[in-house]
Amino acid sequence: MTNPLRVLIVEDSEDDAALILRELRRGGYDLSAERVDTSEEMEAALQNPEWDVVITDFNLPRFSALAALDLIKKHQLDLPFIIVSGIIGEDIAVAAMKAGAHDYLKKDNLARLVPAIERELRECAERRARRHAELALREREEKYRKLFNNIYDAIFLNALTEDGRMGPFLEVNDVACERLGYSREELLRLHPQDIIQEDTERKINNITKAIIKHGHLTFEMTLTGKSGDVYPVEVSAHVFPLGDSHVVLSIARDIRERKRAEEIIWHQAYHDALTGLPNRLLFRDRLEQALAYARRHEKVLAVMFLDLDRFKTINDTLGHSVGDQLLQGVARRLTHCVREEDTVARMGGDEFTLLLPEVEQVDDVARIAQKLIDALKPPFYIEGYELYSSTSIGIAFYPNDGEEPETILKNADTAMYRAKDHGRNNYQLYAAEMSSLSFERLALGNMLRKALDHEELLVHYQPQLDLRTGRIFGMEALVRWQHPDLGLISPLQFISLAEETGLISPLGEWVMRTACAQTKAWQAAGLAPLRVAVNLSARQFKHVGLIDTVAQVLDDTGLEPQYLELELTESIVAENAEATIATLRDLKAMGIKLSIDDFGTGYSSLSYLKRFPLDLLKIDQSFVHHMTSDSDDAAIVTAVINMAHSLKLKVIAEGVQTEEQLSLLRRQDCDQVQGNLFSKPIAAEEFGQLLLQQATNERWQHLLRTGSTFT
Ligand SMILES: Nc1nc2c(ncn2[C@@H]2O[C@H](COP(=O)(O)O[C@H]3[C@@H](O)[C@H](n4cnc5c(=O)[nH]c(N)nc54)O[C@@H]3COP(=O)(O)O)[C@@H](O)[C@H]2O)c(=O)[nH]1
Repeated sequence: MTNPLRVLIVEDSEDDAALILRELRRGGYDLSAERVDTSEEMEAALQNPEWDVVITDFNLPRFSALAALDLIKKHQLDLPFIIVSGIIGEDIAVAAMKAGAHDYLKKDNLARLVPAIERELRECAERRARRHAELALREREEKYRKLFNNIYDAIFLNALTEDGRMGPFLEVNDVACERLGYSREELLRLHPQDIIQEDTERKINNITKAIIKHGHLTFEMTLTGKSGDVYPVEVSAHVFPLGDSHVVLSIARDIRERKRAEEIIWHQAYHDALTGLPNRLLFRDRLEQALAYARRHEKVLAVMFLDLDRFKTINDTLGHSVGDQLLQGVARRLTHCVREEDTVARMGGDEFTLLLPEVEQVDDVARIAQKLIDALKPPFYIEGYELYSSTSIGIAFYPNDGEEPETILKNADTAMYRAKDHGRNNYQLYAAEMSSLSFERLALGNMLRKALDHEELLVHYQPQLDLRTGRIFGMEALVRWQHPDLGLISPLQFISLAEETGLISPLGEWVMRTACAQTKAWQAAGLAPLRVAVNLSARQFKHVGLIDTVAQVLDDTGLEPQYLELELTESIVAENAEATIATLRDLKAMGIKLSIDDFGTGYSSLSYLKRFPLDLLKIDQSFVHHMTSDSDDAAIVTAVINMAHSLKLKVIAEGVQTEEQLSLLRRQDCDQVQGNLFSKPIAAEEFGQLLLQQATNERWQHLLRTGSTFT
């Protein structure tokens, strides 16, 4: 097997050249060779660059090995270059090797020629392969660099620190430098947090954690350039290993255009095209946000509903163009009357709304309403007309007039119609009593609303005793408010407020439910069945869902109706309306006991009582307190007891505090008693203990039997 070898021999002696070729053939090469001995001939030979090896004499008459080497370099050829010379000094040979020759041999020792050529061919092939690889790598690098720098997006490469934090920039592309206005060197000296607008270390750490967790992450952020310009970007970040550590590659796409387009679309969707004011959708959104804030921070907010008076006449008689300009003028004046944090919106047509997200005083809102009315007083000059406009304003408050956006808006709208009815060009509050309700009461109302949700309310129980048997036959359920800061608040302080704010219905239902569930629990624990008396306020009584609520509570708690007594105020029965009687009959038909509380203080008269399906009269404690010292009060107590008995009603005396009161009541044939003489209202647990002890409570037994204590 012979190997082809193309040899360029630089030699003036034909014989020496032949010797060399013979040696090579002997070494197994299939030769194609050319001999040159001048620079010109070599230059011509090198036009064909297919040589495998150059074998050269050192000194030729008109040429030399070093000159041949220069030509090889000039042509940028990497060829094994072997000097075969007669006499060559060591120093010359070293100089030739330094100049680029690969080996040198003596002509009289050609045995080394073939191994030298084989070695040099191998090394040359390796050199060429390496060069190719390096070239290919450089080309690839160049290609990627071009890509890296010419891509439309900014690219950042960051090191990840060992504890998983974003390290400094390792690499940035030209686009990143251009966009941010930094040179590459400047940017490489910065840390990501220097160019992120929303920078907080925590935020960057959180993003980094998410990138590490998922391997990649796409998110939006805003970058800040050297000049302070900001631009929003959508970043697509990937983490990957590089060398011994990990790096994050972030591609940040400029989304300024998209954001601008989004803003325009958003503005169009949420603003009224004619006036530029927020439209119904945006108003609703802001109202929801303001409500959430008010709920969280126990604040009061106000909504105004404005309708221009007689706008239609202007529109119909002077045309839409004038009408439109008037609406624009009105919008401008309204906007000037309020603060930046308030929202003026156009709901459509000639209707505007106003949101005052944080109200300090009811009076403040009234003042703003008057300011709006006054702002519209000066004439508008439109297309040569002098036009006068006015508005009717309805005002509703959170939480008093509703907790949901629809309710508040609806109530503000209702109040606006009331303003129209009052002759236009004025404002009206939805709840008339609001105008007299102090801000402190409003705030307390708000706290009470939360108290219901936060389980700050409690029910205490005060025993009611049968004067004949001496036993506890029932108890009155009395609500308490355990405020986290203010301590135990008396119902005297919050029941009327609950009535004014409409909270009495949910509060009353809660008390009824709790009391019925507790009574049932005592029954289930094996105690003798007791009747629980629950107070029903006038407003609660008028609530349309009362019957359903009571039925539902009994159903849910499992308490039989005869164990529930509802204590009604005199004001309820005094109304004597057909609806009242119907409700009482429905309750009675369910099997519930009905009593009149605080009897004697109000308007009750015998004729009313006859018409109502009642079971019990509760003599007001003011008479009981004074019956031993005031003969009039004693006479009233006697009259009430006699009258009740003649109507087949039982009588309970409340507020019994002394033994004298007790013995007088006994003498007057009172049926039942309740008061601090026996027990103050107490918590359910304590009341449970009291029930267990009643058989052994000799003091009570004695008291009830004899009307006096032990001596
Ligand atoms: N609609 C609802 N009204 C309720 C509810 N819970 C209570 N109330 C009404 O609040 C008023 C004040 O009640 P409270 O402070 O609980 O006072 C009751 C008793 O503690 C008190 N009492 C009873 N015995 C004595 C006594 O011997 N001396 C004395 N000084 N006070 C005594 O009387 C109140 C009982 O009131 P009444 O209902 O009239 O029997 C009060 O008007 C409650 O009705 C509720 O859940 N809903």
